[in-house]
Amino acid sequence: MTNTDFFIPRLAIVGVGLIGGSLALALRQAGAVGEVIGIGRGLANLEKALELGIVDEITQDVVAGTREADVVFLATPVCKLGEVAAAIIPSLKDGAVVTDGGSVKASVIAEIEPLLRPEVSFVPGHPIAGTEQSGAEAAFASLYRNRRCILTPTARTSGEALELVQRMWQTSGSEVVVMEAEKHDRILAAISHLPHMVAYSLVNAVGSYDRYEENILEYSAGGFRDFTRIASSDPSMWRDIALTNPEALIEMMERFECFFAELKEDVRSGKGERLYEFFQRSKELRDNIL
Ligand SMILES: NC(=O)C1=CN([C@@H]2O[C@H](COP(=O)(O)OP(=O)(O)OC[C@H]3O[C@@H](n4cnc5c(N)ncnc54)[C@H](O)[C@@H]3O)[C@@H](O)[C@H]2O)C=CC1
Ligand SMILES: O=C(O)C(=O)Cc1ccc(O)cc1
Repeated sequence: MTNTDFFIPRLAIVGVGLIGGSLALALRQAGAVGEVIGIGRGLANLEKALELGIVDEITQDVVAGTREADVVFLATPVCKLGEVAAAIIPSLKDGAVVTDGGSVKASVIAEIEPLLRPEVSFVPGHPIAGTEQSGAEAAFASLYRNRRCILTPTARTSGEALELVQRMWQTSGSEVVVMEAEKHDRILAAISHLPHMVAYSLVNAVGSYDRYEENILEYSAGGFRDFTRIASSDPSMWRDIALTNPEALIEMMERFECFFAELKEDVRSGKGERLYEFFQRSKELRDNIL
């Protein structure tokens, strides 16, 4: 049943994990998609996607699976996006639209744009929604509801393709924001990539503390668990993000180091008033995003 006038007859999802699988489910639920082809490397994950009704067909052959698609959604780890695009672009049908969900944009554009041919459009994108889980089993239809999706078109992105991808994400429940790739990479370095680096560092710092002969992580209460949930995210995904957005990430890591160093100094010298002001300012900022 179609409850929207937006419709993609044939959608190919390359990488049927949390992000690719959730898009397929959201579009299916909206009645906005005909056939969904799931393409991946791991057969077990593809079979799971088929069993869960995320996709209609599966194949490990990325060229065959995308050849007839109207829209191709690339949802592999960031460092694989260029390789997949290089394999599929020569055989895509004329008028096909390629888009992606990678967490970093400038490096992905630099890799994919030179591979394009005039009949194939590319719309770089990034849904700002996710969890620490991965794989087809982690996918769910409401992941993108009331979330934002950032699109970072370039001078070469066709207006028609941009509009189609915009409508695709709106149909999945997201508010679409359009911005330049460099701005995207800096904002995401601050709001997403830095917090993951801090969470990974915190777990390592505490988990390797060996003054007592026991695993002190077992004493963790709500605060530690809430704060470090994202340290359970897929290590290879975060390796790729760190490798492809180093400049913006380092800038934010240095900014964080400055704040942390100042905080340490105030703790060392017992500056209660400064500590209070720091915590109060932080509380106000945090309370405002709830
Ligand atoms: N996990 C999250 O919360 C978010 C992730 N992203 C981005 O979305 C993309 C996908 O992430 P997830 O869905 O979380 O990962 P995932 O691990 O759940 O899914 C990725 C899928 O791609 C497949 N794959 C890997 N290499 C491949 C290749 N060369 N050809 C075909 N398939 C391949 C894997 O087998 C896996 O099934 C990444 O680029 C990530 O940066 C974006 C927003 C949120
Ligand atoms: O698990 C969480 O809360 C996340 O922060 C998920 C996430 C991971 C990567 C992205 O590029 C966007 C969102």
